[in-house]
Amino acid sequence: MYANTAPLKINSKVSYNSSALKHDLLRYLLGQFCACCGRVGGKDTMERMQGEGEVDHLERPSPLTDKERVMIQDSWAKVYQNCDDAGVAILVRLFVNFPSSKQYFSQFKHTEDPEELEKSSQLRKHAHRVMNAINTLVESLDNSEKVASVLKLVGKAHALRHKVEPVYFKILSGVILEVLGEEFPEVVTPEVAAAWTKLLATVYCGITAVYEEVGWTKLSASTG
Ligand code: HEM
Repeated sequence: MYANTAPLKINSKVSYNSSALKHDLLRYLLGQFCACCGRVGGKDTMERMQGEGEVDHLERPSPLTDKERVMIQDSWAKVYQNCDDAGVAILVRLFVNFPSSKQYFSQFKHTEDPEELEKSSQLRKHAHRVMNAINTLVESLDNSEKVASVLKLVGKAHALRHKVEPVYFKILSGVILEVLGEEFPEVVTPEVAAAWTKLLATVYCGITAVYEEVGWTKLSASTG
């Protein structure tokens, strides 16, 4: 566990400005051919996926190299020192830029003002949980069983209890890359961002696998 010290003021409204990061993000969000099932992921609109309750596929990236693991752990140490501010900045960006993602949160689903969002205790609590889960993943990069068990817990809770469309996990990954690249430019270099892209894509693949395991398509189609 990394110490949570040295608070940093993070601006959740800064615009996106690194072309290398932008390239990674776009490649990630636009989707890639899925090696496991042969479908093309990411090209469907969010509306279509919501309507049909489908799980959007991405190619599972190659395993992280030792160098990539070290880059992720070193950069995360800096981010996690600013855990709460970074987490809130990421979630405010998600909810401002993708307002439909607020629908799952009873206490701020109708809030538009970023400053109000930033103060929401429900948002801040979720930010803390997201950052803690990422911290566990980063600490467990060499323990695939631990990674799988975290993804299973998160995937099951969001599919079955919170009924969150899986596409929001992909969108959140892009937002994480975006905000970290802006707020920690000296740490999140293009090479480091590329390692994070792989990790976040692996997390998304794990989450969508859990959604399918618990029958997300069937569930959504029958209730939609
Ligand atoms: C890396 C991504 C994420 C992680 C690690 C994460 C983690 C968590 C955890 C640990 C909880 C509390 C435990 C539970 O209820 O089972 C939670 C609750 C929740 N999550 Fe997430 N989450 C993530 C992404 C999302 C996304 C993308 C959404 C929707 C857009 C979302 C919506 C919710 C909601 C609605 C709750 C319940 C909130 C409440 O009761 O106040 N989560 N999340």
